[in-house]
Amino acid sequence: MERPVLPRTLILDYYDSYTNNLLCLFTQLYGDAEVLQKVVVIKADKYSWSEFQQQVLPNIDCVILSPGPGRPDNPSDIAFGLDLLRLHPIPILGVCLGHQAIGVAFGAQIINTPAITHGHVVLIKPAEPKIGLFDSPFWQTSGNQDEFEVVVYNSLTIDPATIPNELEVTARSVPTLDRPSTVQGVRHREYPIWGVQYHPESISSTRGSALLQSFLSEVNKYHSSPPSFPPLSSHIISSCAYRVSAASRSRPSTRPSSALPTPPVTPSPSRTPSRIGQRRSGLRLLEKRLGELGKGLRTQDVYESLVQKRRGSRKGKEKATGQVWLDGQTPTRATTTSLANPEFLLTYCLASRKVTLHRSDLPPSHLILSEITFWDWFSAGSQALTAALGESSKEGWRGGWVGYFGYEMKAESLQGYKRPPRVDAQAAEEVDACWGWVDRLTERTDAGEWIVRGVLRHPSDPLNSDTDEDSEDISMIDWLRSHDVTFGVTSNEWDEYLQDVEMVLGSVSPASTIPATSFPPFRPNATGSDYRERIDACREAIRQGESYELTLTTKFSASSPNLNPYSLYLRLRTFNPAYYSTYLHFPSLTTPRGSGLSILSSSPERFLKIDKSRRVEMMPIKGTRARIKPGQCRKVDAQIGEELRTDHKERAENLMIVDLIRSDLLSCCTPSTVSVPKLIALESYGVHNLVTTVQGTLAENVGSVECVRRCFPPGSMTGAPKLRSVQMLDDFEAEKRRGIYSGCLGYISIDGVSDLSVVIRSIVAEGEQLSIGAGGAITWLSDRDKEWDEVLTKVGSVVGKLEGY
Ligand SMILES: C=C(O[C@@H]1C=C(C(=O)O)C=C[C@H]1O)C(=O)O
Ligand SMILES: NC(=O)CC[C@H](N)C(=O)O
Repeated sequence: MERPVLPRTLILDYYDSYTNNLLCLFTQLYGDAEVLQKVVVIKADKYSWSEFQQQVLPNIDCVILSPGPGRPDNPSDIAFGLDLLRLHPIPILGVCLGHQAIGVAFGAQIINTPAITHGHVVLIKPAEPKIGLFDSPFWQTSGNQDEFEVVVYNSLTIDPATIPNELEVTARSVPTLDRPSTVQGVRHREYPIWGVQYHPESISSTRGSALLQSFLSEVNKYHSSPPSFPPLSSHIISSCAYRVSAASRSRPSTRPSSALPTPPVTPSPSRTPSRIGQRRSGLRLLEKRLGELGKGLRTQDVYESLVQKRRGSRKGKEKATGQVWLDGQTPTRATTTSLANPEFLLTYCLASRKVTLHRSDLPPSHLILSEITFWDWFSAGSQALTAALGESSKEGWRGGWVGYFGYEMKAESLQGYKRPPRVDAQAAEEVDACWGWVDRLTERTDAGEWIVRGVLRHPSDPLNSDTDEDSEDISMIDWLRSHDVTFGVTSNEWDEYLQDVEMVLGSVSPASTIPATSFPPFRPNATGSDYRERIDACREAIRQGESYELTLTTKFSASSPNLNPYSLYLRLRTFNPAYYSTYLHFPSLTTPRGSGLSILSSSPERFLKIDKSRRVEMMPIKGTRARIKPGQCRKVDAQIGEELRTDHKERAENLMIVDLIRSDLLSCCTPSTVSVPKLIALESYGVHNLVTTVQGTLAENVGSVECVRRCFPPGSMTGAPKLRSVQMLDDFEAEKRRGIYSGCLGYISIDGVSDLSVVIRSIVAEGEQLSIGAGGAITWLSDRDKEWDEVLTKVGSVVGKLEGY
């Protein structure tokens, strides 16, 4: 059967975290280029009702009302959705919240469903005889079984007793022992309006594209089946939340494109440098493999001789702005280690909007960003650096940025986020993001070989300005150059560094004398009973339909006079070795809690990796169980892992985040490339975890920092829907800030290749103060005591068992 001709489709997004996944249903049927021309996702508050009627309605052929948090009878949740349904000027498909809105628009009541369910697979049966979208040739050919599996995410439902005559129920769920049958589909008897309560776009739903085809064929009929529909006009495309262009097969590099085939990318002024294509290449990647030299040495000893003593620095400057040890370690996945001293640091404070340049030999310099976000400023600057590179990307960290975005950077990454008013003076001293520039580093491969890497500068400094003409803020490149900052080493500096590394590797012999110190006692900042009460508040919000899952967190603290964070890291790296084990030490930074900032991380979770062919991979973790320590029976440990893997509640928690991450990736990747190669796999390191792999290919018009921004903060640390959950957690959590915990950390290579972890299982040292955050996903099925135990398990996996809490 021929698929319907693709009409101009507007998906109205109620700030749900799954809305973009509807695009995947389209790309199962149509090519990316056509989908990107004819289908848009627009935030529900982008237009007023009258603007929508005048500017948008005459230029589209149908609307899909997305899922979303809250209730359809609450005007602030549903915007002009009810007006649109009552006017029904074109065909409308409602999904979940959109489906419930159909009920409300025609007089039904919304009540709590007797089967509050999020992220579970449910069996659906269409009404007999089939009606609405289930009575379509497309539906019939999509499967010969009547019943089909879908995923549901809802606390609310249309009250079946109040469904008016003009609506008709088209499908119900098949009842089970613990879930009575519920309404899963409606249609209007006369108007072109259909709704489904379930989520056809979920990764684990079946027959989603058949449902879409049935709807699109109704849209075709409604418009008298034209031979084709025109593309969307550019003013509608440009009002899209996030625009992506189709991937080009011919340019497998991470370099941003100069030609933007589609209009604006970001909601705020677009920051894609306009003159990238004209730049002369001025930076080059250097590499020297050292073969057998130093192969038998311990990384720790090399770190101490090379990084702590800051060998190979320009003109022998003694004090470094920082020390970096990307110390990936796991027995099962190959990892590399990188050692470096950043040349300078850029930090950002959200409350004061202040960027600070820190160098070892000069006082700090400041810049206040007035109209541009730090993300946009940093993204444009980083793209200009990538553009100055005269070669294609290579795997791994080749120099460029290393550092973190703290969780609070969400205020500038999440569209629609409302900042809580900050009154405390402390906020103006926070370091919400910190990125160090590295143009020479030493890497150790998985096989033990040492490689020296660098970024070479052309003597004529070919870096053009990355200034956006519309912005009043000075660009990153211009500002840094006005402070005499240079990017890349000269060939003399490279030779000096190389000699130094070779000297260190040729002469390190005595083993480190720095002892690994044991962890000081950590105490919870709030009591277990306090945390349990907060769990109740989360569950109540879920009951009300405000969220499907909330990642609630808390903090544990310790203080240690004369703390040597490095000794503590030596203990951590053997106690809880992890894929993203990292030590970042910035002695010159001061936060409100102390002087000197160090991050001691043993995170197992990948936030986002971008490889040289612009493939993005995210690996969210949800589902955690303690392991049985060695010495005890191994079979028991394996059994616990298997129990976790098959646990319905844990699988649902994971699935919810997988659907969220898919939607995040669809905001920056070519839609048809987003896939889930591995769904809910067990990984057992310090604890047992369920891990999913989600991948996609970055769209041509999206750079690496912009990709990170669109996916930030990591969905596994927020819950879903992301925006509403984050806003509620701001109120629910005892701590005012999560800080570095819950953010992301790692490298963004000069060529765009990146690898960032989610900052969990990490100790942050500020002066003498140590803190570690921990939490877990709260769902409707959460048990207070088990959730608190899970928090203690997570902290215990980092600093040893906590007794008495
Ligand atoms: C919140 C934390 O972890 C997150 C929550 C997990 C869970 O609920 O199982 C697992 C990994 C993280 O994404 C933490 O470790 O503090
Ligand atoms: N997924 C959704 O759209 C949920 C709709 C509504 N907030 C509910 O919980 O029922």
